[in-house]
Amino acid sequence: MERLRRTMMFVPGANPAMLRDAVLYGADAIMFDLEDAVSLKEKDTARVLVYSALKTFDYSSVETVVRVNALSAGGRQDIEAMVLGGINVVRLPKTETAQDIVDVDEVITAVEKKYGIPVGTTNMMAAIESAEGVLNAREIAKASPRMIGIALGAEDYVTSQKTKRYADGAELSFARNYILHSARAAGIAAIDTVYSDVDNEAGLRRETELIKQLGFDGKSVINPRQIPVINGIYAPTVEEVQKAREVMAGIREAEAKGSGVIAVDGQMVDKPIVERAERVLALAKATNMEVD
Ligand SMILES: CC(C)(COP(=O)(O)OP(=O)(O)OC[C@H]1O[C@@H](n2cnc3c(N)ncnc32)[C@H](O)[C@@H]1OP(=O)(O)O)[C@@H](O)C(=O)NCCC(=O)NCCSC(=O)C[C@@](O)(CC(=O)O)C(=O)O
Ligand SMILES: [Mg+2]
Repeated sequence: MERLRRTMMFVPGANPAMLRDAVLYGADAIMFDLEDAVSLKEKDTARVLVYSALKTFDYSSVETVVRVNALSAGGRQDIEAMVLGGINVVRLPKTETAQDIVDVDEVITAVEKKYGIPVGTTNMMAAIESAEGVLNAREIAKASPRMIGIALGAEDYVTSQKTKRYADGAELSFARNYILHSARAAGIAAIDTVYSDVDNEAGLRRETELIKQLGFDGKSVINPRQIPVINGIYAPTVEEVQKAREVMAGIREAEAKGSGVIAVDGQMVDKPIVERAERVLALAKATNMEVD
């Protein structure tokens, strides 16, 4: 089973209390932010704070991600400190082209070599937040072997599209679908955008149901209260687990009889349905549900 990335929580890099407690809330990934959640005058402080958090606190139960600044705006220093701190993933915001990824990859490689870290240890992901970025998503997703995912950054995206976010998400439909297809074609994760209205749980639920239906791996998150809602929606239901077990039992029986296709509860079961059942059981196991 691939790594779970249902919830990636942004943690503002200049906030020591949030850096300390971030691991307690059950997010699959913690995303330290050195970019837009940090004011210009706090950029250096945030870099030092996140570096010392990485060296001090035990984040071993989660994937650590850092959103760095553009290379032209302190990103080189960000990358050096974070790679030295042992970050798992560097997230480049506002990615426009595959060349942006190649450039960051080269900086990471130089830092890994400088400190004797095996080249390739540090993964990368890209946030796509503009029309140019969306249209280049396919090349961005394949631009480096370090790439583990691409994400939509909807607040910047809708602004650049001269619109705003609406409850039904129609304004994000093309970007979501294109980013998702680009990620799947490259064999990497697709991460949906933040839901900014932190007190609107019903709205978060609606949006998460939609992006799960489309096929996204999960969402970026800005507040701990959003984590159980999203993780819960991604957890398979007891009925789905039961059905998956029936499918697996049925296919084992069919294989024993030399047949590849069977019916379970009157529904045809063949290879893609078996694959989906395997994924449901793996997801259930990964979320500590009883599957046996
Ligand atoms: C929203 C709010 C102010 C609400 O505050 P509230 O005070 O009402 O929160 P409460 O619920 O009361 O907090 C209860 C307890 O949790 C603690 N706690 C809260 N949030 C925590 C957290 N994130 N990490 C750890 N701890 C946390 C808090 O310290 C308290 O701890 P304690 O006092 O001990 O009980 C707060 O959450 C917050 O600042 N969020 C982060 C915002 C942020 O990062 N924005 C940038 C990323 S988006 C972006 O840039 C757009 C994008 O680029 C996105 C893309 O690219 O995807 C695009 O274009 O779309
Ligand atoms: Mg943004």
